[in-house]
Amino acid sequence: MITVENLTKRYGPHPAVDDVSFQCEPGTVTGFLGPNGAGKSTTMRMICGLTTPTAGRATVSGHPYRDLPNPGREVGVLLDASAQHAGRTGREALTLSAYTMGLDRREVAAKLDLVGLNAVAAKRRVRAYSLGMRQRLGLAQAMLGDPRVLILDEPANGLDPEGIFWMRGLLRDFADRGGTVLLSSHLLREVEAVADRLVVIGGGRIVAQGDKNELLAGGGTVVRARDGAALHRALSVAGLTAADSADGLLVQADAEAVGQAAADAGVALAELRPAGGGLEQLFLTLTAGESTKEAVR
Ligand SMILES: Nc1ncnc2c1ncn2[C@@H]1O[C@H](COP(=O)(O)OP(=O)(O)OP(=O)(O)O)[C@@H](O)[C@H]1O
Repeated sequence: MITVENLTKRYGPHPAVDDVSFQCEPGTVTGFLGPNGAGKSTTMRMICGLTTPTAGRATVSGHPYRDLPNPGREVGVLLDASAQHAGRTGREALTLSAYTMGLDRREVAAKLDLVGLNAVAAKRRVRAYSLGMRQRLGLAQAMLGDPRVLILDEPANGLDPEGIFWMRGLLRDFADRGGTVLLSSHLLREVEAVADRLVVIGGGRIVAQGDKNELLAGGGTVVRARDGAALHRALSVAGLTAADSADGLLVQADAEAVGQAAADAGVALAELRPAGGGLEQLFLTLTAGESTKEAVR
């Protein structure tokens, strides 16, 4: 569990993070989304005790990060995959961390295996690693102590499509086994594919948060049938408001309610989907202008 309460960070007059509150529950992946400079990294650094908040507080499993006796056993953190000692091999880096956390050395081999770094890669110095390999090593570091919580800042950066697919599976599996994941990204499709909940930040403030499917359904549902008149009647009988749109009918209800109304009337559907182009549209709408503001600051 991660709890963030009214976190604020000011650098000079302008707040980088402004009164941010959210919770990440066990068993879920929370996607932390926002344009560049929105305040994602600063929020994560405050959760991990690396940046002192101007106001507010954050806890991991009920404690401020700095009060955790052996933090790596409770929460795995990957904030910057490039910030690893370039002169050490991947295996050395993990072995040192294992000693620091008081872990059995066998964990090193297990985690190298888990993140797909083979024996040859493990013997190479980190300076020779691609960004994707550094992300994998960073994930191995984060998961080394078998923590219950993962905090990952843009972990998909540098991974190829296959790597992104792999990481999605790894995080899904971690959450399905009761883990808590907070994952930041500007890769909207990546977050849409793996997250259960979304926290969207723009200009340091939360602009939307909640269940991913509910947020996506917020813009209504587009529905289409070959027999448009029958569909109209079915929706009207169900008390749903429909309006013509370029690619079908736009209904102010979620897909389940629309599908049920059509099924009850025996109308075959040709299309049923959330309106507004998915998360990308939501993201762009909610954060409109924030990147521009950031650029001119
Ligand atoms: N140490 C610092 N000193 C001054 N300003 C800072 C500092 N760290 C962050 N900021 C500012 O705080 C704001 C939020 O930055 P932050 O790095 O948290 O955003 P972000 O959402 O993680 O963006 P990105 O994806 O580009 O890293 C930005 O305006 C940034 O310039």
